[in-house]
Amino acid sequence: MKEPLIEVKNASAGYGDSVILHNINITVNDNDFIGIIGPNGGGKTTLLKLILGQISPIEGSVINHIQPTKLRGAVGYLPQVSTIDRKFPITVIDVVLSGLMSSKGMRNRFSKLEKESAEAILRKTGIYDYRNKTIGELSGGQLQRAFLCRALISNPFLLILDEPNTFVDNRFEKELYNLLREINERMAIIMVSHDIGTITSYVKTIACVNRQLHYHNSNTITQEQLKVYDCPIQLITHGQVPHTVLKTHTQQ
Ligand SMILES: Nc1ncnc2c1ncn2[C@@H]1O[C@H](COP(=O)(O)OP(=O)(O)OP(=O)(O)O)[C@@H](O)[C@H]1O
Repeated sequence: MKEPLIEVKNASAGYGDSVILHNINITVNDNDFIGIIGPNGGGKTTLLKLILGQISPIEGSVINHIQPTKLRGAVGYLPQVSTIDRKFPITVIDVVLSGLMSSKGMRNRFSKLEKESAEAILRKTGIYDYRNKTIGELSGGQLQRAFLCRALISNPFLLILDEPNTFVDNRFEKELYNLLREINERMAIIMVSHDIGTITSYVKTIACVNRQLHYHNSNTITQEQLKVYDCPIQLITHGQVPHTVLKTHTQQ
């Protein structure tokens, strides 16, 4: 039976006087792999912040049922790379280990086992050789991988990824999605992406966010559905793989 991890009920959310999201209802269950699509400024990141508890609902509720354990963190979060301060003087390995702090409080000592798991995950994502570099020395794709390792290190119950493929190259992108598919066997995943073509091949369900949330109970998106939800797309060809991209929505 599916266990609910997070329940968002009739929630509205925003910043100050500005209400961005209206009447949001979504339950995130264990083993879910939810893809979130929508136009720029539609409120995708705001929805993630609401689910993460970084902002409180103005109306309605967000109930977090996750009980972290010694072996598992609650939520791992990969923010948009553009929000990361690359001037912060921290090495890649320390970024990854900092992913253990939220579950165990601030600390600067980590066990041998924890360091070994950090190294193993850096190997898996192909950036082990950069472990002692500072984050300012990394490319966008390498930085994204370092923060992905940070999100994964606590073996969380829920992994939240905000556009994880913005800077990664084609080869790692495929590896990334295969990795996500593998880890989805033991944790739920919510992933924001503009790459609908790829997202539909990997996620189990799709949510479209444009100030409101439209939850498609499948991983296919048809032109009909997008019309109903005022979520128009344009089909383009990118290399040999057809991709779909969002055009700007009209406001609702
Ligand atoms: N910290 C903030 N304070 C005030 N307004 C904000 C803040 N963060 C986002 N907004 C506004 O909220 C709206 C939704 O932003 P959000 O980042 O959630 O959209 P998004 O769908 O993730 O967009 P994108 O695809 O461009 O990342 C935008 O109009 C944005 O300007």
